[in-house]
Amino acid sequence: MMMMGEMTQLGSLIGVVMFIWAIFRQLFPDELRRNARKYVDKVVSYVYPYVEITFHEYQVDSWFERSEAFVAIERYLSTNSSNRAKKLKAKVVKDCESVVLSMDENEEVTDEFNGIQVWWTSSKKIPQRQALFSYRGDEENRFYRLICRREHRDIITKAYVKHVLDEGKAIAIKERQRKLYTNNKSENWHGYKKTVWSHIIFEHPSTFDTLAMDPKKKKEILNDLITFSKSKDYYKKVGKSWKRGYLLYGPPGTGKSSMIAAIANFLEYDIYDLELTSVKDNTDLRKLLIDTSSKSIIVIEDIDCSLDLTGQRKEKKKEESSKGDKKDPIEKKVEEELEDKKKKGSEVTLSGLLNFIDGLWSACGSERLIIFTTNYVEKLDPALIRRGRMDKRIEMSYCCFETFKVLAKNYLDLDSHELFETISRMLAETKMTPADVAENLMPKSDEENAEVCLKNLIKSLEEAKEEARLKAIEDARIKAEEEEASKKKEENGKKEQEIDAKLPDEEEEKKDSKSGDEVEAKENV
Ligand SMILES: Nc1ncnc2c1ncn2[C@@H]1O[C@H](COP(=O)(O)OP(=O)(O)OP(=O)(O)O)[C@@H](O)[C@H]1O
Ligand SMILES: [Mg+2]
Repeated sequence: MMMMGEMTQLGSLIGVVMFIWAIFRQLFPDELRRNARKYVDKVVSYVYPYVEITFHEYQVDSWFERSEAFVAIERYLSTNSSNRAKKLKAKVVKDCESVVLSMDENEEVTDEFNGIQVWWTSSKKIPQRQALFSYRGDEENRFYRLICRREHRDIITKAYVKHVLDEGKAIAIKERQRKLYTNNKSENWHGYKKTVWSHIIFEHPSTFDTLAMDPKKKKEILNDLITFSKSKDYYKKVGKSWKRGYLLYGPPGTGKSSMIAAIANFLEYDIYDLELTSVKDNTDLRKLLIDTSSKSIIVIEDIDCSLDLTGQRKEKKKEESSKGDKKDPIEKKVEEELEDKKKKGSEVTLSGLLNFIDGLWSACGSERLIIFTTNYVEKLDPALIRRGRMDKRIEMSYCCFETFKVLAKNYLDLDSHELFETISRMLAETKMTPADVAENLMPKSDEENAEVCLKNLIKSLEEAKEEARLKAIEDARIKAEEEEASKKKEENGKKEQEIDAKLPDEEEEKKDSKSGDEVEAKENV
């Protein structure tokens, strides 16, 4: 009963409100209200000596993407306003390691540019009607308002706003958590999320300080990276897109992946680790490229194993198959292709990959490194690694004494030791990867001091030397056997040729004698 009464009251209240609203609209039609507003604004603008610019958090045409300008201003004001604004908002970033402060709502701060003072206010607008469905957590539309005197309008709208956006973007890049992306399988792109890349926070500890390699080579790479990162205008001037290709090659465990992580940490770039075998075809490869951001490294590890992109391998396959059964070549090719497809599930071709690296689409986005790694540089198709595509080739090799010194410093905090001389001599004689050297230098228990670790390394080097000696003997034996076998084969081949060469004479003799008999027979007849 109670509820029924309330409902009737509410109904009559709504009726009254609707009635008043209808009368109000009749008295003040839209046109009139708009005109009145225009004149009021005009009068105000004559007497109001300021200009106001508003930057909304969300653009009208984008309901779930924050405006880049708003984010940049937020970052700029967070460093420039934190001393002056009294109410601040805190945001925790990088695993609770640091706190980013920004101006709270309804706060005002001042800033100065070329001796001109400006004011910033932060506010939010709460819409009167609540949306039924929203991508965002809340429906408040936050905005920053920049206020300056009317006579400074030009300089503020042009130079100052650009300065704020540039500075804010730079701060945001410094503060952002860098990401390590990997591509999702092409067939999973069409689900609810439709993302082509997945990511985690990139936190690899490798740096150029911990990377063991010849210091001269390291310096050269660092200089190359610094030059690249500062060459935006240069690339524009020479008409090249702002990207650079690196090829890292060398045996397993020589630090290729560590180098990539060190580069990413040095330049503060994101990494896109591209798994080519999960990419369906060249079109999907292009989609992945378009979806990468600037200031990033696109990595294709073990490019020689990723796909059948290596010219030599194909030749080898062809050779092998030509020795085999005598099938129709077209039939065989179709079979081969089907087999490849089954194995790899990918139709990315060499030309697709070349287009990915330096085709027209590769110019979208900028400031990007493309890095390939391989254990077998000689297997790669020359087209893939020619200069211009792979601008810099870096060989990561077995551990030399210079490399060892960096590892000894990092792992044992040693600059010199009496055992260094022995190690230097042994490293010159024996091939050992930095990964193996590092493993030996790592103390396995509290009792293992630096000297024990160095002795462990010497022992491993001796073992490796002995292993290499035995392997060399075994290799020589196999080689000798192979040579012997091929010699025998050659001799047999020669013999067969000689027999073949004799055969026609005998046959001819037979023929001759046959024809002689025939003549005799005819004569007799
Ligand atoms: N040059 C190096 N400097 C410092 N550490 C190294 C170096 N090379 C190897 N290591 C150590 O060995 C481990 C393996 O190295 P990494 O993964 O970088 O080798 P890789 O060349 O990428 O090998 P693969 O060809 O098998 O991918 C690293 O985690 C690192 O600890
Ligand atoms: Mg690797």
